[in-house]
Amino acid sequence: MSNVINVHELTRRFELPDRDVVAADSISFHVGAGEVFGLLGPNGAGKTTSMRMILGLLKANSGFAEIHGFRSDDQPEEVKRRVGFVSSSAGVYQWLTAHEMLSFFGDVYGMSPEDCEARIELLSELLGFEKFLHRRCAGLSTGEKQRINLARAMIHDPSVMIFDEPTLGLDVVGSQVIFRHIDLLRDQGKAIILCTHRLEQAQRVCDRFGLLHEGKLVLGGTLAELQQQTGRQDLVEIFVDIIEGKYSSKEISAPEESSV
Ligand SMILES: Nc1ncnc2c1ncn2[C@@H]1O[C@H](COP(=O)(O)OP(=O)(O)OP(=O)(O)O)[C@@H](O)[C@H]1O
Repeated sequence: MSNVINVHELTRRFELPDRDVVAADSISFHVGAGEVFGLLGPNGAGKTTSMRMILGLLKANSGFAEIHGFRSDDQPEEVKRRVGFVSSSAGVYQWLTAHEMLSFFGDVYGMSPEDCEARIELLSELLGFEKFLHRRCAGLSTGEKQRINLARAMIHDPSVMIFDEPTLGLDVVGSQVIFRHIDLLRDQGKAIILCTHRLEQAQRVCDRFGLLHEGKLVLGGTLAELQQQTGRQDLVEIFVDIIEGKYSSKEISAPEESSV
């Protein structure tokens, strides 16, 4: 499988008045087309910092990330064109309807009005928001807004999707909509990074994992590989071990054709 996302020794330090924090410490991994990579870790592990660097929103101290061969530090516009980013903190435009907001973003990505309209129709059907397509976003529930956010991130049909806590604040049904959609995107051949604290869903939906702790990737691989490495059955148990400091840092090895 050829790699769509390549992250190579990505490092970022923050200088605080009393100390330095290494939020990402030489992080390396890859994600191929049709693969969901779970970048998981406890609070403060460095997930958001890593994703911001991959998206070209934050400069690395060293190392780099590439999307389809475009480096996010050198060619952030090429990267943004190919990536859809969904986070729990992204807001909707309260004064616009969902349709107006999606049309606006389609225009930003240079889509023709006809293509954009067809895409909105498809996405509203897929994500089940036809009913509130013409309602102002201000009046929508958290779950309804998140469906619109997901559609916004996908309006330009990017080949890479990055999800940062996409189900925060959503109920079981709302979360299922998002996770089912991640399954669908994988089937369409997208390369996907998922950061979430919902470990059971992550365990079900992700093909491979990178487990972060204090800025370092301490474990990596498929669930079967993680089980073999740790002797634990599920991610919750592995997480508890990580938080208790059981594992030292280890870089995820380069891809092999036979691996996942
Ligand atoms: N702008 C910043 N200035 C200083 N320190 C920062 C900054 N951004 C992140 N950090 C620190 O870097 C570390 C990693 O933070 P990051 O937000 O990447 O973690 P996370 O894994 O996304 O956590 P969470 O699951 O809580 O969202 C934390 O110690 C955090 O306090």
